[in-house]
Amino acid sequence: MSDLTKLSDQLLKSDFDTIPLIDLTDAQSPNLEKRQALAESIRDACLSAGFFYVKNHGVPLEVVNETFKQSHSFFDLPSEVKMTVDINKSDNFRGYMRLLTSNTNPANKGDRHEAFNMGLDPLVHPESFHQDEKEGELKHSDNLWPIQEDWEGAVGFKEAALNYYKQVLALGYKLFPLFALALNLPEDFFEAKTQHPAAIMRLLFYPALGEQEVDELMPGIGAHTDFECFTILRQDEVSGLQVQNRKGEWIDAVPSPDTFIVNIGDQLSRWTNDIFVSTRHRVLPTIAKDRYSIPFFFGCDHEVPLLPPTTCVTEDRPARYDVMTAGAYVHMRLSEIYAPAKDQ
Ligand SMILES: O=C(O)CCC(=O)C(=O)O
Ligand SMILES: [Fe+2]
Repeated sequence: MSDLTKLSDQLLKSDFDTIPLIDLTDAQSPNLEKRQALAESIRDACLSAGFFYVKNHGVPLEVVNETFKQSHSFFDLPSEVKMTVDINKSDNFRGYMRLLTSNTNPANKGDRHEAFNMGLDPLVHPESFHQDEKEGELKHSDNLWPIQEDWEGAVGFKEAALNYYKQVLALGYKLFPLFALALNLPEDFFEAKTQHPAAIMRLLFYPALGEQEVDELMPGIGAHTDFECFTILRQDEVSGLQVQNRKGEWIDAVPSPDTFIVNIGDQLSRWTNDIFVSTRHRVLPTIAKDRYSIPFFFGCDHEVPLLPPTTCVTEDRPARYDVMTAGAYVHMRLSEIYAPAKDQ
């Protein structure tokens, strides 16, 4: 068994200038050696770039295409229809966000995208809605769905978004055992900790600038790290996403057909005592073509303490963070980012 802390120090010294592509065919193979080999390639990616593409992930292409189609239709709607599900009508960060209402990097003026946020839906996971929730922690709540009277496409939109959510949630559940193996932990390490996952999905729309001048302080999305355990991102065919390596260079995460990008978020980085790295990334403003993407942020259950496993803490690498629950941690981070939106 490899010593993770040593391997981590070693890989951190070497930099990355490409984002690896990992084939998930063996993710649920009955052969442990195959799962182990796959977990090792995931481990190297998580210790180095913190980002990787996945292919043969099991999410049907039709589901992805339909969701992008619905996303186009939603963002094409007149503003007053989108505002029927405005984020200010939710006490839990759900719903529509206008252009520039989020500001991922406080050094900027705002992010040049519109968004629709949703989480675990009571229709799909009714059992998650009877959990005890504490003040100042993240909670599950209803999503904000447009209604038929305001938009005749409302039903199709909701159906597609829920279907996509279900499929990508299943992909996330396929990844957790591999992350556990990668951390020299039992494969079911995360199982009991992801029964009511704080999984937030966002439909994002980056309108093309066209003739307008680029304002550096209004990027598509400012440089940031994600804050759940990991993100499963689908982008359309328009480039714009960039990932920063340790030299500070921005590497293009070019769209690649029928792949998702998986990247480590701060929750998992913190939980693994910085063995897994959450890497800064950003989206440039798009000039000629509109861009659409769908990040899906997968965290663990709100009440789980982010206590680093023994494989990630040694005498030379003592625990680096105070232990807090996943829910308290994500709530703290979300409040920082979305506070500007709630004020307008
Ligand atoms: O749109 C993208 O490609 C990336 C979005 C992103 O980084 C985020 O929402 O955290
Ligand atoms: Fe991100």
